[in-house]
Amino acid sequence: MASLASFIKRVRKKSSFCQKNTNPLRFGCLGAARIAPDALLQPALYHEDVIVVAVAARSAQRATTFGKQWGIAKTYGGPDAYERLVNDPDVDAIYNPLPNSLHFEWTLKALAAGKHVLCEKPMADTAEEARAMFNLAEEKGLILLEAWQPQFHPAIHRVKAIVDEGLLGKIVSLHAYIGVWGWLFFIKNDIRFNYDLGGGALMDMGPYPINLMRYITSSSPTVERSFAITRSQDIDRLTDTDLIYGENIPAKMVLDSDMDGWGPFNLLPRMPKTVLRITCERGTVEIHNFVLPHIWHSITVIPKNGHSWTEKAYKPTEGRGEEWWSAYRFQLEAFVDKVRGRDPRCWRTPEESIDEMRIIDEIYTKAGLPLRPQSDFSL
Ligand SMILES: NC(=O)C1=CN([C@@H]2O[C@H](COP(=O)(O)OP(=O)(O)OC[C@H]3O[C@@H](n4cnc5c(N)ncnc54)[C@H](OP(=O)(O)O)[C@@H]3O)[C@@H](O)[C@H]2O)C=CC1
Ligand SMILES: O=C1OC[C@@H](O)[C@H](O)[C@H]1O
Repeated sequence: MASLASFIKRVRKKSSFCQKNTNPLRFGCLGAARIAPDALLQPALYHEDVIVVAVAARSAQRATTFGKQWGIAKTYGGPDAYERLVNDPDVDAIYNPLPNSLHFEWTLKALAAGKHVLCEKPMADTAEEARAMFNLAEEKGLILLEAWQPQFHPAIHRVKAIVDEGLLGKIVSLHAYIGVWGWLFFIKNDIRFNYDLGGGALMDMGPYPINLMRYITSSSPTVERSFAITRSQDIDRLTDTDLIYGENIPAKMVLDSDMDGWGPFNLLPRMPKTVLRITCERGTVEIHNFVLPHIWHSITVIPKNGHSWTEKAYKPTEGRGEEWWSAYRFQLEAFVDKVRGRDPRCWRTPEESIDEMRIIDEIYTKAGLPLRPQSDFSL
């Protein structure tokens, strides 16, 4: 019963409001994106030092509807809406949830206008773009963070702690799998299936296992082999990749954005799954749902000699945070800490985000697919 109540609290929208500070950090949201409520608008409601003051959308009507729905005072609509938002003097920070191919251009424009930026994953279309974005942030003395939210959630910290405790010995191999239903989760002309917008299964889902395995092993991988099944020209539906992390730790990563069914005529659906298995010398650790761990997750430890157990970790062992906070709320906490000159409990460095894009670029190349199109934008 208690765990059901906790689940409801974790997933309930607009779960909590709080008194705001006198001068909270003022966010502007670029686009009325589907992810914006989960990633920024709802977490902002219960962060005392954050207020979302403006939203921009290509359609004025959409901007107005979205603004009303979320109590956002200022709305910009029309072809120059994004431009007006990033240049709004009442905005301190920009949240960029545009299609991947627009992360580069609009993050650069926001930084050039003196705003801090929380930019959705993957950081850009290529490693070269990501590097240029962080160079500008550094030059301007502004905070730029790639919104790979699981890194901020206690469940992920717990998995690393279990591995680092050493009870199971050294890591021997890794196996990551993400499989989802394309027809249910994504609309037909979804940005994820559009090459010009930086689409592809690897672009969309790759950051999760690539970064998680990097975090768990504290190392950067080489890409050994990759194979892709495409769903349309240059758009991968599935990638199957072999990597080597750290000191010779083989890792297999399979990402399927449109799982086949099974049984007669493949009509029976498979259960969507996101799982990372870490095989160590003396046992294994498995985490289910490392993509959105706040909704639900399980961490199962199976020692070779001894009893196995399953854990959950929703509340941090130290620092601020409640067990009903989403990974996005923990991420917002870290972002604001950094902007305010405090040390966040954890952080994602520019090098990590650039390396993620280097790995994605290499996987596409090894799979015989082109890199996502480099933007021709320059400041
Ligand atoms: N961190 C996480 O957990 C998640 C991250 N994401 C990331 O967030 C980003 C957005 O994903 P999602 O919210 O699903 O995307 P949406 O399909 O909702 O699109 C995002 C916004 O892009 C704008 N846009 C601008 N140009 C175009 C164009 N040419 N075609 C289509 N849309 C355009 C639209 O803004 P407008 O309102 O102005 O029309 C739209 O609202 C992606 O980078 C994705 O990887 C997505 C889901 C989860
Ligand atoms: O970032 C994401 O996380 C959840 C996925 O279902 C979605 O496609 C992706 O954009």
